[in-house]
Amino acid sequence: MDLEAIPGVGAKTAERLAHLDDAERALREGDVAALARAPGVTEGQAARIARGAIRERHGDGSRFLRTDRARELYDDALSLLRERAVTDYAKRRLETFYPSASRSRIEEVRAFVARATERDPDPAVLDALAGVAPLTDPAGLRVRERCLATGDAEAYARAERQFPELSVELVEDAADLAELARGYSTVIALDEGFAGLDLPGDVRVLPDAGERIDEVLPERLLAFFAENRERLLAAADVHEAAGLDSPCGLDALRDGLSRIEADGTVRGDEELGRLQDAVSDVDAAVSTGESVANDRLREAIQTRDVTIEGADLLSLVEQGARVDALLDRELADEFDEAVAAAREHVVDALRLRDHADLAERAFPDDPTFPVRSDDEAVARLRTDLAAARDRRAAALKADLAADLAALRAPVEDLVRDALELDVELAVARFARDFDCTLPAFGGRGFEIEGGRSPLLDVPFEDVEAIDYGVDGVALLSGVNSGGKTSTIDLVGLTVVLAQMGLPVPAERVRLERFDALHYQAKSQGTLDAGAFESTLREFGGLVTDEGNRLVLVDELESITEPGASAKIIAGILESLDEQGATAVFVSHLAGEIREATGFDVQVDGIEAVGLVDGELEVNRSPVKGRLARSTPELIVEKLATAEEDAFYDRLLGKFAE
Ligand SMILES: Nc1ncnc2c1ncn2[C@@H]1O[C@H](COP(=O)(O)OP(=O)(O)OP(=O)(O)O)[C@@H](O)[C@H]1O
Repeated sequence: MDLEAIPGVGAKTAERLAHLDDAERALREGDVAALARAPGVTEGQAARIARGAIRERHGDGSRFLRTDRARELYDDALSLLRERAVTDYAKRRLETFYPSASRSRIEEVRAFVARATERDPDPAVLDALAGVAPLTDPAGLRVRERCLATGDAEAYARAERQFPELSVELVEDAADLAELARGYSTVIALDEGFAGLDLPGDVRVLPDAGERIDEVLPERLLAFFAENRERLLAAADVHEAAGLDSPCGLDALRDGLSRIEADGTVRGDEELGRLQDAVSDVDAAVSTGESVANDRLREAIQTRDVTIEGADLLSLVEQGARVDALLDRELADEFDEAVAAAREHVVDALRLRDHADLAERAFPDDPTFPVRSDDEAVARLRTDLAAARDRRAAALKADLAADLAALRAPVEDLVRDALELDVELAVARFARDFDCTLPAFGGRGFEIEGGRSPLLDVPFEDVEAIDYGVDGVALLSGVNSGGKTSTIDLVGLTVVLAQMGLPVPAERVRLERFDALHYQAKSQGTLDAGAFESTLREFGGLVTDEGNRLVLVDELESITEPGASAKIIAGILESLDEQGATAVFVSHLAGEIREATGFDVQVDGIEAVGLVDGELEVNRSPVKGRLARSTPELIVEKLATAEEDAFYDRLLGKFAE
């Protein structure tokens, strides 16, 4: 796959993605987490890359959102979805949904939505999802008690690449290997030529070490499971709570995870614990052993009268013998007992079994007083115990790694499925929360029945449903605050969601598959000459664009003086009408614009049905073909009816002219 063919992927990003095991799958499935595992690729970039890959797959190169306000509506739609996702992954993954003009892309998402909306957003599942996150590869693992050894430069380079966690040593002969075995608990020789040698220590010959990674370096697998333990347990809970088919046995996974400590060592082995304690207690046990022996001897000496004949004493002194020799001669039994007691103490205190011999050697047979341990023998005991501890730990790790190895690939799916479920549940919750339906594509323009915008400043349950449809070009008139802007917002949001392939907040919607959405928001006041000119240029570009567009424009008249605006808007409407575009222009000057337009432009109106306590009561659904009366007209009418005053009648008459 040519990664650089994906929009937004340059040579550098392509190179980064090439580090992934399966970049193609990740791109195909929009797996943002897998893409973000590429070195130097952030989650935000990963979402953009995934979106680019989708576009490429559907040959969808066009931009659908053509204005800032159109993009804002998309952002709003995304926020509504993202708020309903639990995991950061799902929030990112939702960004791969975008409004598209491509039929196949829209169909693809609609198929996803059909699955998603069947999901039940059970609170137990949402709770469990809180602990799920993409799996990570532990960094900085270093194993110091084991090394690889080879005499071959190529094998050396390969081993360095395959096992960055281990030291790789170059050796020439068996003597070199033996030397290494003194410093490492285990030496793994990579050359067949070393087979059959009888070397001290733990030296193994494994020419195919590169294919037996879990055996040679179980720490890598264990560190992976230790580091991801909480996420895996949470993903297992999600599968159970949601009743999803699991790609691996959840009990076996939980059991395996319960056997690893957070640091990747194996939990709960009595023998390993014994050896660990023994290594750390050697010095203390030996020194207590010395005290035990010396206390005994001291006592024996104190309670003993030593008789020695003068000739013997003389001969001892002449030989230069120390008092120890005297002890040897006189207290041989006591001395033996004292040393035996010291040895017994060490063997007991360290709970030694196979190392009892070595422990005995820690106290020399030759009598001395005070009794002193043999430093060399103690060092040997310490080294041997440490090697036994490391061998035991390595064997346990290898056993557990062998059990967990079968789960390594399935847990990737386990977590991915849980995270994808979160994406589906976010869509399902969005659809439920806003009473959504899947829209139907076809015909011209759009037709919304019972549409309720989730973007209003009132609680969703208080939003009044709107029916509105336009086929061609229309002016939308209406009283102040009647809901004109809200109506075109609803139209824009509905079209954006529909073309993302998502359900829309309405009872029923039919729409044409548009190529682009232009939404011109209300300007904040009269524009200066320069800004006015550039706005006109934008419309100039808009009316010469190709394709079937939906154009939504809010009170364009506010950009300049009313008389001129009406003429300009009329001209724009004519051009759009000639092109067969669908357009809704919200305006307070609908009457004037209609006058100035060279075709019979449709005018719809959001009408006030009356004034209640000084407040307008509004029918939020635009009435087709009706120019809505303005708020001032309604107030004048009210005054004219209430007060018998010719002045108000005159004003009202002006509206009728
Ligand atoms: N369908 C609806 N259901 C409930 N409330 C609505 C609805 N539509 C609009 N409103 C309320 O009316 C307010 C005004 O709506 P909006 O700004 O769309 O009116 P407008 O006709 O564009 O006003 P203006 O003429 O001042 O531009 C909204 O802020 C909202 O509180």
